Amino acid sequence: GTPANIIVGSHVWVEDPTLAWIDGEVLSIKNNEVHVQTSNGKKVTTDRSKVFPKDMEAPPGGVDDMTRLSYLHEPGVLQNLATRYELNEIYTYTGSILIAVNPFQRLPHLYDTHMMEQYKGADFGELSPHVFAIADVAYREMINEGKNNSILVSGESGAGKTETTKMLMRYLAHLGGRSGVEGRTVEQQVLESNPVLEAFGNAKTVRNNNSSRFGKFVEIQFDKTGRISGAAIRTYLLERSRVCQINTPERNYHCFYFLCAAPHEV
Ligand SMILES: Nc1ncnc2c1ncn2[C@@H]1O[C@H](COP(=O)(O)OP(=O)(O)OP(=O)(O)O)[C@@H](O)[C@H]1O
Repeated sequence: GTPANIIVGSHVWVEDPTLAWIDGEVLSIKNNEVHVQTSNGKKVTTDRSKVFPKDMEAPPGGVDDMTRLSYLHEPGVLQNLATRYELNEIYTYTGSILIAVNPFQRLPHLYDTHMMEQYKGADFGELSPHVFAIADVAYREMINEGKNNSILVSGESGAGKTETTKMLMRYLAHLGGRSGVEGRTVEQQVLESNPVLEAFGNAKTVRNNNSSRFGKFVEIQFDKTGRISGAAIRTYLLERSRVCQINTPERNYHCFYFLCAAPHEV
């Protein structure tokens, strides 16, 4: 709806063709036309319904749960995510949902054993937003309620679903793993299945160098004590057309290049 609190002098967000949103100050309002002086020195005239109030009291580092934003509109949400991203904070909550912004760089400190130990059993929301916190809640609820639990990872191509899923699996393997078991454990085998599945089902696309061209349902089974007892991976809808038809600069499935690069004796 139309925000009622836009007056001359208000700090606002308006759409920008390149930046998506730009902040500015309202110079004048005539009927439904709002004139805005933007912070990058432009004057913009736009419809009142396309002007959104800017929270001037927002903390400089953003908020780690978006439900705490004064204004839950698109520019407010994006500004918060961008502010946090600048500080390498790639995770943000919206209530119990975790939003991950692809860092496009390795952040090993974020996923090491020390970090896993910190999230183990910590109350949700007590520590910074993290994919481990989501896995921890899912695991704990499963144990406490004795029921199956699911974690849905969604996003556009290249958003980071595959990487996020691997982190979830690593954390669950950490929680439910057995130490001192002879041979390779179930959780090791589950984690080791990733490179094989990716070889046959992932390919370079224009949007992602390691794009999963199939859907995946990973089931990890736990016994009553919370230890991993088994696992199943179901795959869906592999993009089969890619095997015989690819458009440059995209590539075929990784396995073909692995085969060509393999030494002769293999
Ligand atoms: N948490 C992360 N840390 C470091 N790099 C990441 C992370 N998430 C994503 N990336 C980088 O982004 C790339 C694309 O991510 P990913 O393959 O997970 O996307 P996706 O959502 O699964 O895409 P698709 O739908 O095409 O399979 C990864 O290969 C990796 O380089």
